Amino acid sequence: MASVRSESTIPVIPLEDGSAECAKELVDAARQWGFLYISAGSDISQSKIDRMFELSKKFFSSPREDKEKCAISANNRGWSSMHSETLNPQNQRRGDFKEALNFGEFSNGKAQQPLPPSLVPHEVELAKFADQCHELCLRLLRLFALGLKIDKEDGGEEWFASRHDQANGPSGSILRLLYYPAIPPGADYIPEVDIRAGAHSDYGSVTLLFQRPSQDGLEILLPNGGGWTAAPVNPPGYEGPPPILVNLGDLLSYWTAGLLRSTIHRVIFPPHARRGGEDRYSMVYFCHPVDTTPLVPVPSKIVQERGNRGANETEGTVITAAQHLKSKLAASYEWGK
Ligand SMILES: O=C(O)CCC(=O)C(=O)O
Ligand SMILES: [Fe+2]
Repeated sequence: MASVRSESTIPVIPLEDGSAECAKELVDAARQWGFLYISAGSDISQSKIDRMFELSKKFFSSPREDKEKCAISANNRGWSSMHSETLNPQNQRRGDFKEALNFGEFSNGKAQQPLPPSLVPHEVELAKFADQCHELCLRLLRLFALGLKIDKEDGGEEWFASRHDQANGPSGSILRLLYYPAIPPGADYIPEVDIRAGAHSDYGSVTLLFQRPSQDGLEILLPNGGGWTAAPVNPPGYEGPPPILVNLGDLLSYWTAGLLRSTIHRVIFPPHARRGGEDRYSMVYFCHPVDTTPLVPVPSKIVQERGNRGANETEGTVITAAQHLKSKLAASYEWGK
């Protein structure tokens, strides 16, 4: 099926057939934009997504003392309060105007961290959703391997996916619920300066983003000085429930010697909304390889032909996925410093 596409908007790609053509479109989108929408072919139903947003609302409207019971710690799991994360510390007067709840990997339907009281009854549902997100990422990773023409003898379509197999050990994968409240009048807020999520790139391999109708605000930084452009919840001409937005993180970009783009993005207070914005909810799944995965060069001619595959080798050592993530986290949380 042909994708909806124009030169000036983030591509919208259906995954249904999983063909080589689809794989090529994904790789092209990842090279040019680092972002793409999946219009069809995800096994995650809309009712499941809606249900997760219900649970998210339930959590964020629960009492602060309950949230504090699962405050974020050095393992990157738990609740982070308003302004506690600063994604772009050099350029922000105040921390991000958001709250977030990070779930690390679940194991056999069980969370590996304290859950807030509001979500304890929903542990299995949350675990299932995280699993479905991971499955979708594995599908994308198989298509990337196909699109990068990794030979069968080298692992073929499984080259990335096998390194993200959760049966092989823990990883930094995170399911994150996000809440960007409207800012009440009188709050310490400067519309021209303050931001919901500061400019950053993601840290992992593949990120899935779930958004709500009409809760816009995400922007991506175009390459070559192209400036900021909106990544709308619904791409132009796209009717119906919002498609899942996919972007690539620093690790996959590093792994592919910069061939696949890890695009800087941010979340702003929508300029047309009233002062302080409306509430925005979003959900993100950050997919990471198994911690012990060595980030060796990808056996793809397309990657190697770039001529700078040494991006993985400049230090003379091969780092693991866990080491890569640790260096990224240290930069954005106080506790990581
Ligand atoms: O809420 C969003 O739309 C984006 C969040 C994001 O980029 C992140 O948490 O890394
Ligand atoms: Fe992000």
